[in-house]
Amino acid sequence: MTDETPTIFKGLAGVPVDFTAISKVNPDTNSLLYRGYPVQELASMCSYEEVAWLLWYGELPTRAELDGFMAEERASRALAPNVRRAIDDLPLSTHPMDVCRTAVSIIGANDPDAEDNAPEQNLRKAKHLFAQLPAIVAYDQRRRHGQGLVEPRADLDYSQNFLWMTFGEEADPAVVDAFRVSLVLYAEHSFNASTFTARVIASTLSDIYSAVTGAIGALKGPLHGGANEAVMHTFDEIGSADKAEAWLEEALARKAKIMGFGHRVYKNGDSRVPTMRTALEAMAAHYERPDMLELYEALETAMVSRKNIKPNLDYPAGPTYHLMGFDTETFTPIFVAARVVGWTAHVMEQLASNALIRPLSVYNGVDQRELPA
Ligand SMILES: CC(=O)SCCNC(=O)CCNC(=O)[C@H](O)C(C)(C)COP(=O)(O)OP(=O)(O)OC[C@H]1O[C@@H](n2cnc3c(N)ncnc32)[C@H](O)[C@@H]1OP(=O)(O)O
Ligand SMILES: O=C([O-])CC(=O)C(=O)O
Repeated sequence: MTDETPTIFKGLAGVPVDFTAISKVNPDTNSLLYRGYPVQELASMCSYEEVAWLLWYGELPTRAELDGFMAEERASRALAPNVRRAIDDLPLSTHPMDVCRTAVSIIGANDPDAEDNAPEQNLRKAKHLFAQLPAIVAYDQRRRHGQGLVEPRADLDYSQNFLWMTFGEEADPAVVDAFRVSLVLYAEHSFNASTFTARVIASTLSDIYSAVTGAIGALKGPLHGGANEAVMHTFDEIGSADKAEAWLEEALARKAKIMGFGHRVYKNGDSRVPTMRTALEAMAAHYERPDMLELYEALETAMVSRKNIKPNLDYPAGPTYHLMGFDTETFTPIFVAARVVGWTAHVMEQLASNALIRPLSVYNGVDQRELPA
């Protein structure tokens, strides 16, 4: 290494790469704003449909705009026959994130205007993906249980219908509310790895379906969205609260990363965790599962006292989805259904002021040399 070697910011940690007006993640105040509104207030007062509109358009919808959007969303929920066939053709062992990725690809292939990046076209596509993802996620969980597709119901809102299509029965209002809160909290988080992936793809002037497909791939990993699924595997492995401390000691001794803890930006706790934890508490009470909350608290207490590393949103979200009856493998696809709003908003923001994203690398391989004769 010479003095001229540029500083490398591994993982782009701490490097601002562009402006965004969509959300503000503030680790100093442990806060998160969507278009200026605190996420906790949106989670307590708004439907997921309203939050989606806010993230795309920058303002909350008027009553007439919301009514129009809800009617459009309800009319676009059913899967096209070739999307359904493609899901049916996938092995039952296919990871549900791969099912989502494949289904989004086919939805893109069905769109004759897939390559048209005009803002009104991309808004239309964003709304279509928003309406379609619950059917994909719900149907995939059902087919893994040997159950048939449940048709969407236009008299139910987005969150009610998602649960209806998954379980084939109307969910209790308390469950619908906890689910809606999780979607609002998961909808957007600035330049996280999957959103950045979507922006990189958009920056080449590729299409929005390709950007979302790539983002799904990035979200799948356990260091990002895949952590909500991994948290549940951890809970299954530990079994009960009294075993949490010993389990953690052993896991840390083998230098394992404890899933659902830590964050690249928040170092003093994730702004969304208190709200999601309240939703988990409500579900633990609703399903009479205090043991789940006890295990949650025991592992958190042990991790904070041992490493001073706090939980991220995936930590309370995983057990909440488990209590609702979702398969563990379905947790990250639910994150897809929520985050598709943030991804598509970022694709549109990227295109509105585009520059090809292409950083530099510093070569550290062998010097130029002659080919062997
Ligand atoms: C919605 C989301 O995507 S939120 C993130 C979901 N991901 C997870 O929950 C996976 C578990 N967490 C992690 O792997 C990390 O905390 C990340 C990837 C989220 C953030 O990582 P980074 O900002 O790169 O922090 P980094 O990995 O450098 O950690 C700093 C130190 O804390 C430790 N650390 C951070 N998170 C954890 C964890 N979950 N378990 C154990 N140790 C941890 C690291 O080992 C490292 O220690 P060292 O300095 O002794 O080597
Ligand atoms: O911001 C991040 O790096 C990860 C995260 O919490 C999210 O995407 O919600």
